[in-house]
Order: sequence, then structure tokens, then C-alpha cells
Amino acid sequence: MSDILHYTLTDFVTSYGVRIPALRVYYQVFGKALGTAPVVVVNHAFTGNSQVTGENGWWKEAIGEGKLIDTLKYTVVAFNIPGNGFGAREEDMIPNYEHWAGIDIARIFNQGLTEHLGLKEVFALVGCSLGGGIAWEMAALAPTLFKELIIVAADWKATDWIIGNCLLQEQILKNSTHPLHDARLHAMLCYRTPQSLKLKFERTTNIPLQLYNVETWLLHHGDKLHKRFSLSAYKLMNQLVKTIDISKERGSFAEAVAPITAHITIVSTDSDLYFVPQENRDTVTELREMGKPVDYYEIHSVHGHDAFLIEHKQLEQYLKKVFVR
Ligand SMILES: CC(=O)SCCNC(=O)CCNC(=O)[C@H](O)C(C)(C)COP(=O)(O)OP(=O)(O)OC[C@H]1O[C@@H](n2cnc3c(N)ncnc32)[C@H](O)[C@@H]1OP(=O)(O)O
Repeated sequence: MSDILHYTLTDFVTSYGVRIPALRVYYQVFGKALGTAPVVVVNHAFTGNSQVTGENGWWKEAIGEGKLIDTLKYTVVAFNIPGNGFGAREEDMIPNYEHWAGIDIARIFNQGLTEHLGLKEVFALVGCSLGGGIAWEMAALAPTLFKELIIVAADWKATDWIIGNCLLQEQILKNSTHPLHDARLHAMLCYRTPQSLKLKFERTTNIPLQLYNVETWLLHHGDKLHKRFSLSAYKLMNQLVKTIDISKERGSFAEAVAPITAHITIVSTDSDLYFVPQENRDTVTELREMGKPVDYYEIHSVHGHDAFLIEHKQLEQYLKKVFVR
């Protein structure tokens, strides 16, 4: 496992105008030493973290020696969203999630890359789910920094559907006696599909527990998250998902992306009920009309949003054009 490194950002002002005197930013570096190879930045999803590879790495199938993002060829940098708690101290948690928006995290990550790590260019920026929204925001803020922009299972905006689900999550987080556990049950249903659950459980039951297996599975994921994640982190991530919007204060999506020089790759899943593929199909149409270089792929899967963490072979097939040279 690579060490969890950190630096302190001083006097950071969020887009809601709140000043944070000192903010520790935690990150990890994998593969080739910085300065010796092209840099790939990987943004994690809602409950993910900077541990992208290694035994417990959330994307170990794609990142590592000889893998799609080959750590023998690339330097991989992964930041933690501040306040996610990974490798952090209690005082690094962010209690006032209402003061934050997705764009704030993008500003912090870009500052980390250019000012803290001193990078002048980044070969590829990859973001999955919430991390993909943050990647859009990073590219809009630093339109010439990234050569390749790769958006997986994500969108440049929170749709009305996402905002509605985030409200439900927020209500559960505020009102439930087991907030994290219960919010996770609802979230897991957003990340799957009816067909995925049918295929997995076929209405089977756990006889001693007198529960359906789909129920024990959901409860297991609720318990697991409750044990490994914090309530303040979850509230913050929910707020970040809800506030992703690169068109905000820039007029339109077209105006936000016009200066971006990166080659763009977008990967959706045909059954994703959370970041629905039609939104990305429309985005790709608009980008192509603008003459932007963009490749679009759809993972074929019954598993919905979670397919990006399950259908590794398809994802590798679509992304190897960027990484295997
Ligand atoms: C906006 C955003 O950023 S959203 C992105 C957030 N995404 C996530 O957080 C991903 C959530 N999904 C998961 O965590 C999934 O488990 C995945 C995608 C990582 C893996 O999916 P799958 O391969 O289908 O595994 P599955 O969901 O069955 O999980 C396996 C676990 O469930 C347990 N399990 C499986 N069936 C049952 C059951 N009937 N009862 C109880 N537990 C069960 C397994 O024992 C295993 O437990 P462990 O992880 O503690 O070892």
C-alpha cells in the first residue's frame, strides 16, 4: 500500500463564501515516481477513497502492474475528497456540508495538482460516478491541464432525478435513528436495477432469519457502510452529488466546455437508473456538434449504476484506446 500523504491548504473559501482557515488534503501516489512518467489522476466515487489499487483498492481490477492503467508505465495520483475520513484525523471531518459544492472539491484537486505537486500537464483525468462529476468540474476550471478526460458512470450535472434522490437521502440522514445504515439501503437500490436483483436473488429466502436474501443483502451493505464510513462524510458526499453542475454561473454546458482541449471519453451503462445513459447520449451529441473530440461507450449490463464496479472486462475494452499505447 502506498503511504497516505497530506498537505494543508490555508484560507480556502468555499463557493458558499465560507472561509476554512486550514484544510488537510490527503492523497496517494502509485506506480512510477512523480516526474518520471505520464500522470493519471483518478477521482473516487461517493464512498470510495484514494486507495485505488492494492489488496483493498476499489479499482484494483483496472489499476496495477500490467493492468489497464499500468503502474509500470504511469504515475497514478488519487486525492481523497476532504471530509471523507480516509486516513484522516477527527478534526479533518467537515461538519457543515451545506457550505460545500462539487466545484469546491474540483478547485482543491486542481490546486493540489498544479501548486502542491507542481504539475504543468496531466495525461489523463478519470472520474467514476461522483468522481466523474468532479472531473467535469476540474476540466471546466482548468481547460488545458488534462490531455484525456474520462468520465465513467457520471454526468456534468445533477439531474432533477438525482436531486430528488439526494433529498430523500438527506431526509433519511436527518431523521432516521440509523441514518447511515438506512441511507445505504436506499442508495443500493439506486445503484442496481430490478433485473439485477432478480438475477441475484430469485426471491430466495434466508430461512433461519425469516428474511428474503435481497433483504439480508441490503442490510449487510447497510451494516458494512455504518462500520466503515462516517455520517458527516456521507452528508457531505450527498451534498456534492447534488451540486455538480458545470454550467452554473457559466451560462450553459456549451460555454463551460468550449475551452476544454482534452480528448473526452464518456462511458455509461445501458441500464443505469441513477446516471441515466440518455443524459450522456445528449451530452455526446452536443459535444460532437461543437466539434469536440469525444468517444462514447455503453457498458451492457443488468447491474445498473454499479456495473462500473462489476463489468471490468467491458470497461477495459473501452478504455484501452487511451491507456494501452
Ligand atoms: C454517486 C456515487 O458516487 S455512487 C457510487 C457508490 N457506489 C458504491 O458505493 C458501490 C456499492 N456497491 C457495492 O459495494 C457492491 O457490492 C459492488 C458493486 C462493489 C460489488 O457488487 P457484487 O459483486 O454484486 O457484490 P455484492 O453486492 O453481492 O456484495 C458482496 C457482499 O455482499 C454479501 N452478500 C451477498 N449476498 C448476500 C445476502 N443474500 N445476504 C447478506 N450478504 C450478502 C457478500 O457476502 C459480500 O460481503 P462482503 O463484501 O462483506 O465480503
